[in-house]
Amino acid sequence: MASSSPSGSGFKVQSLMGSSSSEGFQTLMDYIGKEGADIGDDLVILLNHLQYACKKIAALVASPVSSKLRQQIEFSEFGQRMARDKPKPLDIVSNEIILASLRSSGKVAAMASEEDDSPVWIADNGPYIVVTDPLDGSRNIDASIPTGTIFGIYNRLIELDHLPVTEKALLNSLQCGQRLIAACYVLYSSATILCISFGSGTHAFTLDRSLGDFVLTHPYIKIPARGQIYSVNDARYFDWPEGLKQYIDTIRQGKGEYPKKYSARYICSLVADLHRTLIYGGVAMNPRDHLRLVYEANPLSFLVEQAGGRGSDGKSRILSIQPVELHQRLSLFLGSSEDIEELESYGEVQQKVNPGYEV
Ligand SMILES: O=P(O)(O)OC[C@H]1O[C@](O)(COP(=O)(O)O)[C@@H](O)[C@@H]1O
Repeated sequence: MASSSPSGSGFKVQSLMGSSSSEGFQTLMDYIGKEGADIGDDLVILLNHLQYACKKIAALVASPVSSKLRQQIEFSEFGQRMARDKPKPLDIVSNEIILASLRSSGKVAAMASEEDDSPVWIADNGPYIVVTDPLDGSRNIDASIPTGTIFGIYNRLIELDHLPVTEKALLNSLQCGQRLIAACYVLYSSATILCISFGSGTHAFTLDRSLGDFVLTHPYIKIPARGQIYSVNDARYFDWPEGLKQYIDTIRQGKGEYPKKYSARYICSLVADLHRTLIYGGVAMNPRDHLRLVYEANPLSFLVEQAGGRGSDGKSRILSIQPVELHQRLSLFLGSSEDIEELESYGEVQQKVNPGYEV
C-alpha cells in the first residue's frame, strides 16, 4: 500500500539508501528504499529508525546485561518480589529505545505503548502514529525463551489536529485496525526475524549478524489454509467455555474437519507462537481477555491477513473492532483461514473466567 510523502523528496532519500545487496540477498533497506515496496520517503525513514531500534533490543535481550537488569528490579529495596504484572526492566528499556528512535526519525506525531498509561505526543507535524508492544513475552527472558517487538503504523488523522494534545493523542491511537498502513513484529530467537507488511503481502527478513543487515528470506509468506498444530495454554482447560473445550477435544482426536490428530505447541510468547503458526499453519490462541487489541491483536492480525490467514476474537474479525480503550484486552485467535473458521463454528470460544493466574 503506498503512503503519501508530505516531504515530496522521494527520489533523493530513497537513492541514499544504497543499492548494494549483501551476499545475494536483498536488504530491508534496499527493499523498502527502492527495489520492492513503494511506500514513500517518510515511511522509509521511520522504518530505518525502527529497524535500528530493534537491532539494539536484539542485542540487549541476548546480552548478559539483561539478566543483571532484571535482578536489580525484581527485588525492591525492601526485598519484596515485584508482582507478576509489573513492568520488567527490559520492557522499560525497550520502550525507551523505541521512543528515542521515533523521536529521532522526526516522522511520528504520537506513540502509544503497552508500557505507558497514555500515548506520548512527539511532534505536531509527524505524519505517523505508532502503536507498540516494545518487548512481548518478557516474562520468559530469564530462561532465554524467544521474545518479540510488535508495532503498527497509522497515518496521523489531520482532522483531529485542532484538538488538545491529550485528546488527539488518544483518538489517533484508537484507530480501527483496518486503517493500519503497516505492521511489523521482530522475533528475538535463534534468529532475529523482522516480519512486515505494508498491505501487499507479508515478508520476513532475517538479521545477518555478520553484516548487521536484515535480509529478505521469506517474501510473500503464505500461511497454509489448514494446519495441524494448535497453540494454547491448555492448563486453563477447566476455565474454558464448552465450545472451546469441544473444539480442542475434537481436533486432538483427529475428528474435526481435517481428519488427522493435531499436535500442541505453546511457547507462551506471542510473537514466537505466531511466527511458527505463519510458517506451519494451524491456530495460535489466547482465549482469555489478556492480549491487547491496540498493541498486539491489530498489528498481528494485519500481518496474518496479509499472509492469507485470519485474526478473530472468536466471533468477529479483529481488524473491524473499533477500540474504545487504549489498553483494551480481548480473546485472540490467529491462524490458518480454515482452522479459524472451524473454531468459530463451535459457538462460545471466549474464556470469560479470568482469575489472575500465578504463572
Ligand atoms: O498466561 P497466558 O494466558 O498463557 O498468556 C501468555 C501470553 O501473555 C504474553 O506473555 C503477554 O503478556 P504480558 O503482556 O503480560 O507480558 C504473551 O507473550 C503470551 O502469549
